[in-house]
Amino acid sequence: MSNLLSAENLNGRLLFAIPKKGRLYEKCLEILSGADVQFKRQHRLDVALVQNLPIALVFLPAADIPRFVGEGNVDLGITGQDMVAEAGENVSSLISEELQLGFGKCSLQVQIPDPSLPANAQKTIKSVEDLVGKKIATSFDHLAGKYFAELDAKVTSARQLSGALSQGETLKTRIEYVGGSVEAACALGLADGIVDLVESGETMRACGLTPIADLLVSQAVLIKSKTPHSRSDTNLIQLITARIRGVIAASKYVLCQYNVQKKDLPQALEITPGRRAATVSPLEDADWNAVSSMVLKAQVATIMDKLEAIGASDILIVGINNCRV
Ligand SMILES: Nc1ncnc2c1ncn2[C@@H]1O[C@H](COP(=O)(O)OP(=O)(O)OP(=O)(O)O)[C@@H](O)[C@H]1O
Ligand SMILES: O=P(O)(O)OC[C@H]1O[C@H](OP(=O)(O)OP(=O)(O)O)[C@H](O)[C@@H]1O
Repeated sequence: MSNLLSAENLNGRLLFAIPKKGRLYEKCLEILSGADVQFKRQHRLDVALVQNLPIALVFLPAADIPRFVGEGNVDLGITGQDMVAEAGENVSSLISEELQLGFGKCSLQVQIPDPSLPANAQKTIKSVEDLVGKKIATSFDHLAGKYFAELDAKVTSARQLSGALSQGETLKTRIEYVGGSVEAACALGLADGIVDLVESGETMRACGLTPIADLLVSQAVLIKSKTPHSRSDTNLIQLITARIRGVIAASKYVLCQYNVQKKDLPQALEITPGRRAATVSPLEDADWNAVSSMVLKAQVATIMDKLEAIGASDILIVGINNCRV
């Protein structure tokens, strides 16, 4: 079978959009591998036919995935919540968020040259209100436009009321679209402030910027079209969603196993209640139970401290390769 993009090859296949590059790409490949979605992506081809399932992966820019999913050109997709919001109400209302994937976590913030830095001592902008009527650079022109349009209206009416503006005068913040390296815009004199994504804050600090407002927080999500195409196989969508949910849960949880005296069991189960319930088994010693429970990886150290403090012993933490929960 040829792997070339043709209607014939895609016929009968579920179309699943994956970011073709960038911050989400590697994590998406890990998830597909964990979900046993087997494929080979040929050089220069943005479509890969899955070998063991009737699925075709379509590699697209993360920003385009909400529109393709919303309009039903593809059935499923992975992208950021920020991209769904940026695509606007007309698109986001056609999409349902199936799963939050726990990676690609970031915030969309308004940033300005940090006024506490000596280099910016002359700058008068300290708040978002100070940016009204000025210039903003961003790749998120829809969200930034919406945010500043509301702020423009608020500040205009406040200044009209105070007499700082006449009734006919209005303030309008200019939103300049830039495709990348937004953080350089203020230093280059292109803008007075920016709206950009922040994760660790390293890029922002390296550019002498500081945040003054949050527009949204985002993470990668699995999205589905609300109006499925006739090609869409609901059972296959459910199967893929369940597999990906299992891969995500396995990366977040570990199995905590320990022995505890029966008298201390109620306390122990408060510490490790499990996702549905902990598994409690009898031991040869009638005064003791063995407990097995899924716990969040991020809480393991605290949970072990607490179990030890109530007298639990033989506490083991076991990694989970994959799961269905
Ligand atoms: N610093 C970050 N940390 C975590 N997630 C991020 C970060 N930057 C972006 N993301 C997430 O990844 C998505 C894609 O961003 P990315 O910058 O990789 O896009 P791209 O434009 O497709 O790639 P590139 O920047 O390579 O052109 C964003 O919409 C956001 O959800
Ligand atoms: O807070 P940090 O951890 O430093 O991450 C934030 C940076 O990451 C993103 O850009 P990316 O590096 O993906 O490249 P881009 O500017 O080309 O979009 C974002 O636009 C910031 O520049």
